[in-house]
Amino acid sequence: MAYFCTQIPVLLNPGVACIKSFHQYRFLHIKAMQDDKVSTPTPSDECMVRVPHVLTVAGSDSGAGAGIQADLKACAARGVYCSTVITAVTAQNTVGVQGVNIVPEDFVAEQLRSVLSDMHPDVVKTGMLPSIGIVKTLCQSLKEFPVQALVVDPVMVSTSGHTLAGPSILDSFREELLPMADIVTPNLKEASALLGGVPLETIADMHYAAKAIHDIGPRNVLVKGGDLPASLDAVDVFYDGKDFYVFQSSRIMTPNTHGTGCTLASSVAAELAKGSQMLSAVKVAKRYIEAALSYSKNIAIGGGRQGPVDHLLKLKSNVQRRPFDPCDLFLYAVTDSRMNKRWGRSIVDAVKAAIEGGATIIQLREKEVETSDFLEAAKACLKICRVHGVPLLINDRIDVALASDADGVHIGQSDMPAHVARALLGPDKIIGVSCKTPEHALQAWIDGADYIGSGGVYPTTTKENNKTIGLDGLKTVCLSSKLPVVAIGGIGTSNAQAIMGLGVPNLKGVAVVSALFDRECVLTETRKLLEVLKESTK
Ligand SMILES: Cc1ncc(COP(=O)(O)OP(=O)(O)O)c(N)n1
Ligand SMILES: Cc1nc(C(=O)O)sc1CCOP(=O)(O)O
Ligand SMILES: [Mg+2]
Repeated sequence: MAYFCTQIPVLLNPGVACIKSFHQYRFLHIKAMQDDKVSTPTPSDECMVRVPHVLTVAGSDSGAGAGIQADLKACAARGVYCSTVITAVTAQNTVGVQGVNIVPEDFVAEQLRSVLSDMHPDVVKTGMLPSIGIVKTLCQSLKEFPVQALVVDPVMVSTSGHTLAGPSILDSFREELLPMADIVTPNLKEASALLGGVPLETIADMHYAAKAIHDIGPRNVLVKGGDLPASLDAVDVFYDGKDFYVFQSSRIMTPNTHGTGCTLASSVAAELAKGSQMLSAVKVAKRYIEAALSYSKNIAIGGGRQGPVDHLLKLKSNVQRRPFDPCDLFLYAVTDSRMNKRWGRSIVDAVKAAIEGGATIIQLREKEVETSDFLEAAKACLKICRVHGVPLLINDRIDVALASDADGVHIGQSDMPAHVARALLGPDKIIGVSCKTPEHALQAWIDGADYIGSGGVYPTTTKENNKTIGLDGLKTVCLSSKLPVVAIGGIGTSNAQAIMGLGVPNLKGVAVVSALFDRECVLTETRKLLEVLKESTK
């Protein structure tokens, strides 16, 4: 039996009108199984889980900062599925709106029917509704296919000043759409327009507006004060019909604010779709938009005055990072806090010297430092590594790698499993795995590692109780490995040539701790090793 949860109410309890959330679905699913009302699902049936779903009914922004595109990105960032009904197509960029083409009303109706009748979104969020007919069509569709919540962002004027829904729409907003809304999120200009043009200039005015708009019919109102004059702080006023809540935070200084309204409303919708109460949905959405604004600082997209926010909080990290190249493994410097302490140098100074000497990748292997010190050191080292284009990996500590935004991690057989590390770090970060056998190497490949470290090639005192696999063991692992390999364990200028001379193409370099860092001058030792390695590849 197919076990799609949109069918659950019918299968389990014909009286239940809709399943409100994934958690309720799981509860009903388990309960029904206990009650023996449904047959035990097969493993593939069990995988069918309902995901929170927002439908956005809005206009397309070709510049992709606002509108449908912002809604899709905000929902994706918040882990919620987003379907789309397009009401208008705008020609738009960071300068302004160059053109608007309204989608015919009956085709908006057709899109609504397609999505609502089949996909049963939890929440509908509206943006640009450019004609009275489209507003009426939407209200009609929502009566036919009710959803858990309706979030109305009453888009009227673009941030560049272009009218996106004229004053003629206001009556249908007031009479039909707002009374159906669970929350409406006007900015000051939109709140003023909804209230017949009253001037709104102070926080007291925002309280008045929130109450007056609430009287029109929506269950909750969020008046956004981004445009408040003479106010340094960003202040929003939320009213739930009983209490007022003022959200006040310092203004984030960025020119890239295009799409903040759409993004905030869709993230409120996303939180509601996950099952949040309204107030906590607004709180979480505000935290998210603050992060998106903060990440957008210094981003250059387009030549206009106002670029898009960084919806996925990722744009800058990809500019700074280059993809992993197996040749990076050539001279792999692995730090050691005890050795640095012994020689009276900081981690940062050790890394600087290794890079200056020619290290091609750095691993911070700091077994004894406090987490906060490790994080600070990682951030400081990352700055230096980025300047020199040298990847920085963190030994063992996925948390420190994530918090510092390092380029990746190196993990061993008794650390976090590589497939879990991959799931936590995402597809871009570099993951190296220690492998002593062909079986380890195969598993590292399956788990999504980028390279393997293989050793101990020679005995070492740096790592306790480490098994030595010798040159033969290294060669066996290299020949079986689908991934590039770096050799480790007891390696220095005296034996690096023998390793590189093995002549296996996927052996890309040597990883070294004591021969670089348990010495007086890291710079000199790194230079010497680099010369040996270069010589061995001639
Ligand atoms: C490049 C490289 N190879 C192997 C190791 C060893 O990792 P692991 O087995 O997890 O041992 P610890 O370094 O954590 O003691 C490595 N660090 N780097
Ligand atoms: C950290 C580490 N891992 C090893 C392994 O065999 O996986 S050997 C090792 C220590 C390497 O230090 P040195 O260069 O001072 O011998
Ligand atoms: Mg480890």
